[in-house]
Parts: sequence; structure tokens; C-alpha cells
Amino acid sequence: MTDKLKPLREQIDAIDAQILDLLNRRALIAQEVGHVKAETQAPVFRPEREAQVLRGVAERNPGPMGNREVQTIFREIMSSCRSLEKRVTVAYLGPAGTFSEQAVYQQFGSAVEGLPCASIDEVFRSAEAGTADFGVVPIENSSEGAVNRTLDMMLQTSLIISGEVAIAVHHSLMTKSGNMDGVTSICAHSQALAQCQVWLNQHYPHIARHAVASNAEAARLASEDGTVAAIASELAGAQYKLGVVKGHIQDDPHNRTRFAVVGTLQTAPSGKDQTSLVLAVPNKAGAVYQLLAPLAKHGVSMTRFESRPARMGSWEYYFYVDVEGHVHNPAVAQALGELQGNAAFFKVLGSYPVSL
Ligand SMILES: O=C(O)C(=O)C[C@]1(C(=O)O)C=C[C@@H](O)C=C1
Repeated sequence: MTDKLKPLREQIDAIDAQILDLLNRRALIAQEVGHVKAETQAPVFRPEREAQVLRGVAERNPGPMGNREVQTIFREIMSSCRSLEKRVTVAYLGPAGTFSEQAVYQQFGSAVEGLPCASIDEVFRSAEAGTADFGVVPIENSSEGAVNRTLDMMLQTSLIISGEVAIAVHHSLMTKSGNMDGVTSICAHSQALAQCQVWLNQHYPHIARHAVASNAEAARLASEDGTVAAIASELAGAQYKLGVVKGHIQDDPHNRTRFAVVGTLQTAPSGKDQTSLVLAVPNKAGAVYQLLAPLAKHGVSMTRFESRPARMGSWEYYFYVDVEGHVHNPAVAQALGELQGNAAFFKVLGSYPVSL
């Protein structure tokens, strides 16, 4: 070791000792919080508090560390403190290596028990039955739009949305060999095939495409068969020891997927929240316009409006609406009260912190 390096490393060692001490002091307090919560049967996972802590560290961060990096560290700190109170189990659309699994870690950190499920329906069932404390389900993609199965399930379920996570979705084309020699089919989830179709049409128009249950399943198939190429995350590719033929092949470089954290927890206001609802109106002229009028009247902004055909009953469409603010906010509460009066069907799916 050079003479210059030695004193610097000694400083780092001293700071690490302080960090370790502080981390454990924090963990002891979290354990106390856990005892208080156990006495009052209060929920352990508090998305509003975690969102406030993460926003707070970004606001106070003097640098040179970036906000994102600092938030990643604090998310992990809270995850391990939380796991001293209780290890939360979260169901997601498996297998391991999917973007859904990535969303679980992004929201809960790594001290969490992931429960991979075979379908979106099973994620809901696990959280409804209490096998999992929460479920994480994809709700919409920035290029492909709504995930219809999730929207349909939100209508039927007794669960509510307790939080949301948005992740950047980058797809890679991967094979066992790392090249396309002898490849006769490209496999991926139908959403991933759709998100890469322009690129695929340009580069491999003559190779057959097959939709499979998940991108991780495609990676598994490619790991067993040299004639198969998979489109998946590099994380999934690494799990199956695939070589990358080409990374970032999604047509939209800013491709993102939003996931909902579903459970029984009614999340308290965090200071920057949104509320999701489902509505329906009788099929008559001007009904939708009239339905939404209370939002404008009370100054509540609508951030999302999605329609979905109703397959039964007397209404034509269900409208999935997100508005800014929490249901405990008086303006939101008043607007929703009036909106409910205009609607033939009305369900609040939940109020939760806006994702980072
Ligand atoms: O403040 C709490 O309620 C805690 O349990 C502490 C803590 C944390 O580590 O900061 C841990 C888990 C909760 O989800 C929120 C925050």
C-alpha cells in the first residue's frame, strides 16, 4: 500500500465504525418501535413514513453522493430495520428474475420474503388469504398501456392499493452463446415482444416470435436450447447464464412500468400522495363530463384516466382514474363525495405516496 493511501483508508475505517454504530443504534430504536406496534397491533410496514424518510434524505443530501444512491442506501437501512420488527412477505408475478421481483426489492428493499406466483390472480389470492402481507402487480406500462388483468382484479378484490413503484424497463436480447447463430425463435412475454417490435422488425424480421408466460421463463428456455433467444432483463439473463446479443432493445428508451402494492393497509398521508378510483356512469350523453365535474370544482388534478369495457351489467365502461392527493385531504374528500353521487359505480382503490 502506498503511503498516501494508508491514512485515507484509516479515515474510512474510522467513519465506517461510526456508521456501524449509528446503524445499530437506529436498529435498536426500530426494535422498540416494533414492540410499540405489537402492543397496539399497528402495521409494521408504513409506506407513508418510508416515503417521507426517502424524500427527506434527498432534500437534505449535500452531495457528492447522488440522491438516487443515497435513497437506495436508506431504503436498505429501513428494510433491515423493518425486518427486525417483522419480515414482510410479498407475493409477485414470478418466477424469480422478473421485473415484478425487481419492483418488490425497489419498494421493500432486500430484507423481504418474496413469494413468486404463477399468475396475477394468484398474487391477489395470496394477499387476500394472508399467505403474503402484500402483493406487487404490474398496473401500466408507458408504451403498452394498462395491464388489463390487474385492472379487472382491482374491481373484484377486497384489497386496496397501499403503495406504488415505477421501474425503468430495459429489455435485452440474449442467448446461450451470446450470438444469434442457429437461432430460430425469439421468446418473451407478450408485453415485452410488443415493447420491442420495431427493433425486432428491423433486425430480425424473419425469426419467429413466441409469447411465453414471462421473460424469466423465456430466459430459462434459452438456457436449455441454443435455437432460442430470449428477451428479458439482464438480471434474468444472468440468472440463467445467458450472453447478451444486444441490450436496450425496447422501442421506447424511457420505457417504464408502474406496479401497485396491494394489501389491506390503508396508507396514511405522506404529503405527496395520489388516489386511485374506479367509476362507471349510465350510458347517456355528457355523463362522463358530468361525472368528473366535481374534480375541477374542488381543484383536484386528474393524473390518469383509463377506460375498460364492462363485460357484464348495464354499464358500458369502467373508468380507472387517478387523482392527486389523499382521501384524507378535505378537497379530495369533497370532490370524491360529489363524484360518488354522480356515479352508477364507485370504488376507491386506495390513497398512497406517489412513487419516487
Ligand atoms: O417509523 C416506523 O414506523 C418504523 O417502523 C421505522 C421504519 C424505519 O426503519 O424508519 C421501519 C419500517 C416502517 O415501514 C417505517 C419506518
